[in-house]
Amino acid sequence: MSEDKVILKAENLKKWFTVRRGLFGGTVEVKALDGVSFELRAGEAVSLVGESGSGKTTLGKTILRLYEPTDGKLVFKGRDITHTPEKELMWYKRETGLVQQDPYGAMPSFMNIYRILEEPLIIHKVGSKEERAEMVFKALEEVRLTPVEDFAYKYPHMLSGGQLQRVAIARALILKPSLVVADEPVSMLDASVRVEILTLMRDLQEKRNISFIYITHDLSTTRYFSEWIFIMYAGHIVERAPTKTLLRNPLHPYTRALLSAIPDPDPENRKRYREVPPGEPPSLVNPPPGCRFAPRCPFATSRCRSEDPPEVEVEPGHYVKCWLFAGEAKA
Ligand SMILES: Nc1ncnc2c1ncn2[C@@H]1O[C@H](COP(=O)(O)OP(=O)(O)OP(=O)(O)O)[C@@H](O)[C@H]1O
Repeated sequence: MSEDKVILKAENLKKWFTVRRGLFGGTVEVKALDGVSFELRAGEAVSLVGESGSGKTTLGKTILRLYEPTDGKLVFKGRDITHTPEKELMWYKRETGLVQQDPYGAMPSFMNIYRILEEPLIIHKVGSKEERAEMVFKALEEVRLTPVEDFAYKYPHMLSGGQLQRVAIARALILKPSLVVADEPVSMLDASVRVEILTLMRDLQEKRNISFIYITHDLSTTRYFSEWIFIMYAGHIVERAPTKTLLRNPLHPYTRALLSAIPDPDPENRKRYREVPPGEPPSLVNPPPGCRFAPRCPFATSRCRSEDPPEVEVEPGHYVKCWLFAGEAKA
């Protein structure tokens, strides 16, 4: 894939939160995102997978510049936006969109759907009143909330979770962004509508050539909805690869453990992915030296416990951050 398709580049990106310990205690740093590097290409979807607390939401919000990075570099379409002040980021807000997990929490309950969809257009001074009305109705049609007049004047509480998530998708796309983050967009919805919503997002993403970051706990849906998978563990991306490559050839012991949770019809695979390591993710205030997965890893050596592994490219586009694949640890 050519370099000119790259729209977003993260280099050693970090986001640490300063939190107070107790009433009279000092402060500590929660290293929620602790040095991740990757590229995102135009029109491609990435699934960001990892267990709770691994830093997925923090990465999504840092990418959207809802958080300012603590360190590292973030470049969008060739412009360094790492520390650009909020008031100079209006153009970036227009280029990006967010779909959150809880559609009810994400919508102002006092606005009707028409107003909710018109608001981003007003904020960004897009179109006349009539043109905006056309855009709002078209957006409702695109997310298949039809007849549009039936939905436009309802309030959020009058819609089902699935219908409201369609509104959230319409709102995220109404400014025609080139990058959208969807943070667990279906995990709070009824199982019966999840695939419908994911398929709708995928269709719109492909049709509009949007780059998409799909945050999920669920590896089993990723093969249908993304070109790439990034696996996060304790603030790091421990493995990233094209979706098919990663599912065919998972290398990091943590990825293999996650895949063991997917029911696999192939009995060979069922045997292969048995070794789910017990234990908890490490503290992000005092992460262990060396590889953060070492305390849970069945293959950990003394080096893994003392030195942070480099990220190596083991086959084209397939990166893994593990001493098992960095050469010397094999000995
Ligand atoms: N605003 C904040 N202030 C302090 N700590 C935070 C803040 N936001 C997140 N964290 C901490 O950063 C770590 C990563 O959180 P994050 O929400 O990014 O993980 P996640 O992988 O998205 O988890 P989940 O799947 O549960 O949403 C957690 O330890 C969390 O408690």
